[in-house]
Amino acid sequence: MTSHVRIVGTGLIGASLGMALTAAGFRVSLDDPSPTACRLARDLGAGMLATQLAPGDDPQLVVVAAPPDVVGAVVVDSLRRWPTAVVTDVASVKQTILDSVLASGLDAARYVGSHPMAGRERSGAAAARRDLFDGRAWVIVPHAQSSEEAVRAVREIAVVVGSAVRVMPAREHDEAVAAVSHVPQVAASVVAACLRDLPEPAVGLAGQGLRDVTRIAASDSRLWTQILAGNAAAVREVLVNVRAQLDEVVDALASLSAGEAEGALGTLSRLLEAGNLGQARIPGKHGAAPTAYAVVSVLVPDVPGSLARLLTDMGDAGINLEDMHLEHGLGQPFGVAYISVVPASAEPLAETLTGLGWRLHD
Ligand SMILES: NC(=O)c1ccc[n+]([C@@H]2O[C@H](COP(=O)([O-])OP(=O)(O)OC[C@H]3O[C@@H](n4cnc5c(N)ncnc54)[C@H](O)[C@@H]3O)[C@@H](O)[C@H]2O)c1
Ligand SMILES: O=C(O)C(=O)C[C@]1(C(=O)O)C=C[C@@H](O)C=C1
Repeated sequence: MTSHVRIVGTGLIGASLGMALTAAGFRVSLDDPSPTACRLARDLGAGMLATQLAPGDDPQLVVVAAPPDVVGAVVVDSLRRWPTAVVTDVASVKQTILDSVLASGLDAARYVGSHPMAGRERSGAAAARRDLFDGRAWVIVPHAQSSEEAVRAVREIAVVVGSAVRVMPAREHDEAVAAVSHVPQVAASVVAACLRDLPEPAVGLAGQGLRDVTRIAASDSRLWTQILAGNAAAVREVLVNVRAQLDEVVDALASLSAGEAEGALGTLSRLLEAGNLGQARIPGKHGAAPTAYAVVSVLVPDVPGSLARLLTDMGDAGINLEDMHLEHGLGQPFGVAYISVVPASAEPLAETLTGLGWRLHD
């Protein structure tokens, strides 16, 4: 059993992990070249400062949560510095890090890569969340030389923070995340970039669709430049496919606008239906089969405490919230809360809320 975990890099992911492990009873020590980042993580409950440990108080497990372009070097340095510890990292691309470890000539048995499929569009410890990893996939990336003990130590922390473990070789992982994480980031950024020069009245019409598609366009450009560069070949391959499909849409729209429409509607419809099929494959919580939740839409007055009151009313009625998003009315004194619940709870929830004076939105 691991008891002392060292986290190297105390930004969003490092601090979130420190908070979750500390809450689960692990001793967590924190290290970061930025003393402010380290102290902030400490203040948020992510662990204690490594600088305050007694000499010889060494970790059994080191988790490197630094920016992708330095992770290989920091992992190698950690293997050297703690000659008996298991070392892992949480970087978004795995093959380049494994290559650095193998090229170092050090004991690669103690290294196993990993990647929590959880994050946010914000960076730094201030954005950290203790429950960030809860219900998310956590990929463990063993290699030919990694020891069972190393894999077990990483699995232990992934499970403790509530993640569903997936095991995958580095190359396969990198190809998978190109499609499920890296290209979605490019797509969001491209769509959002098109808004940059849009006149204000047009941007002002933005609704939930645009917000859903562009949330991650707010991500840290330095982090994502490194991720895309580190997985260039795999991301390019997926994007070539995206480009071919976009070209089909562009051609179909061109023939529709020129009045030569034969086949064009079929092209558009096939693409949209293929999107339905792909979207329906996205797994639910803990990697379970996608769950079709029922959505109850509630008008929420734009006054302090309204949303809290709504959630309290739901809790009092014993109905579990699966997901929620809030849409702000354009210049309206209310917003709409879209509340996802398991289908069997939708009717009781609607009745309870109506009985308590809430107005439902069709
Ligand atoms: N952001 C996400 O959504 C997400 C999700 C999963 C995994 N990851 C991976 O987690 C890692 C950290 O990402 P983040 O979002 O927490 O970034 P972040 O910018 O929030 O934090 C990175 C931290 O690393 C520190 N750092 C910089 N150079 C360092 C070095 N040489 N040694 C040690 N620490 C150093 C920085 O001071 C900073 O505190 C990345 O490798 C990223 O690929 C990110
Ligand atoms: O939710 C988000 O904000 C994320 O982008 C998280 C996300 C992802 O694509 O799912 C982003 C990069 C990481 O390597 C892992 C997780």
